[in-house]
Amino acid sequence: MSTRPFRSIASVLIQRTIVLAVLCMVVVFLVQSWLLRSEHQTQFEAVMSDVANTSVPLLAAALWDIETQAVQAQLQFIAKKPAIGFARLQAAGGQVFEAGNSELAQQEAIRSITIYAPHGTQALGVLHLSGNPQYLWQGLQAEALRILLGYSALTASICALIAFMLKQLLQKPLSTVAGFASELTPHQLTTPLRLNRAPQPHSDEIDLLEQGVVKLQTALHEHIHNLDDLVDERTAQLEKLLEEIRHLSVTDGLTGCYNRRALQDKLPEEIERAQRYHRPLAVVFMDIDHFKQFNDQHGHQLGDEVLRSAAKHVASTLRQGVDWIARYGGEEFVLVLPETPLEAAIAIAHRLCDALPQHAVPNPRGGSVYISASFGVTAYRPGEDALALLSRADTLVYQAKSAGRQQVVAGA
Ligand SMILES: Nc1nc2c(ncn2[C@@H]2O[C@H](COP(=O)(O)OP(=O)(O)OP(=O)(O)O)[C@@H](O)[C@H]2O)c(=O)[nH]1
Repeated sequence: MSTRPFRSIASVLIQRTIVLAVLCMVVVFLVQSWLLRSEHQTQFEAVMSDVANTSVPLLAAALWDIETQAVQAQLQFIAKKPAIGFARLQAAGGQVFEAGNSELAQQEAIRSITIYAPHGTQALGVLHLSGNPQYLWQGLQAEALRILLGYSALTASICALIAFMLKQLLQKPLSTVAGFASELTPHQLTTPLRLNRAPQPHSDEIDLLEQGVVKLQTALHEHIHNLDDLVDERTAQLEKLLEEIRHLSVTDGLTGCYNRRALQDKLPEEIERAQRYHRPLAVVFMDIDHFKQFNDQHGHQLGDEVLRSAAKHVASTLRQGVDWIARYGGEEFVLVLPETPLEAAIAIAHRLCDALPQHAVPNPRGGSVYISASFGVTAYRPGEDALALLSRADTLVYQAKSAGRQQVVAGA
């Protein structure tokens, strides 16, 4: 995220438009003022020409006739012209006539006109005219103010119009898109972007932006949807693998029975249940007889097959979902019989002891092979742990081995 302060494009554009408009206004005003000044100058020149053409002949006549009142009156007429501030007539005879604003008497004349005798070349005097500074300045000021006000009003109206249009056309839709995009979350991807713009005959960049946002939303939504599916698929695969791993971690790879680790986990649970509900629990330790000899005679491969087949056979004779079997080690198996009193377990062991030697395992080299097993049977004693229970069963099976094998030895 940018840490720079936010400024909307529309407001920057409005601001720059105003600055430009004001600059243009100042330039136009200066040009106009300069033109105005030239115009006033021309007007002033016209006044001077007018004086020279109309008043000077009258002054010449008055001077020639030595009519001082007429000279003075004519001078006052000249000085009353708005462009002229002060008029002085220096007669050849030494007489001086003055009219107008006496404060301007010291000013240098802007125009001096020699007055000649009517129909002659004799100089009767010199007329000095001083301009009225107020005339030029005030005229300029009033005109300039009028122009300034006019341009200001025009500039302000144009700026207001541009600002309104920029706000409507740019700021509103852009800030809606920006706000929408900044608050967009994966859960809102299906929420459509609404700009609520007035219908227009042409599409523009904002329309393209709107379409782009909608396209992006759709693509993101699809992508997330696909990702969800992918995650679900991968999760299912992982769960399946986990289940397989869990199964493998408690299962013996060769026989499919529980392994020793599972026995160590599950037997204490069975003991706890038996203890809590005061139910019987029996354990049968089964050890295949002379298995080393069998391996030596038939080979390990057939030995494996015999182990697999014997375990499957034994498991098939047990109550499904209640009794279970674990491979304790090489050719040793432990049968766990919940809800089974010692007598019933002994009967089961006898049944297996008799059945196993009848269980034919096909020999790939021809015919079948047979095995027998010895059994140690015992029942759970309240308060004892799994180790004590197993160790008693192990001792009993050892006794069965010592007593000649293929038999059942039981003990409470
Ligand atoms: N084929 C095969 N043999 C195994 C496996 N696990 C252990 N054995 C063999 O089982 C034999 C067990 O031998 P012993 O402990 O002497 O027992 P036994 O030969 O059965 O003699 P008794 O138990 O006294 O009757 C060994 O030779 C092991 O190699 C297995 O997974 N497959």
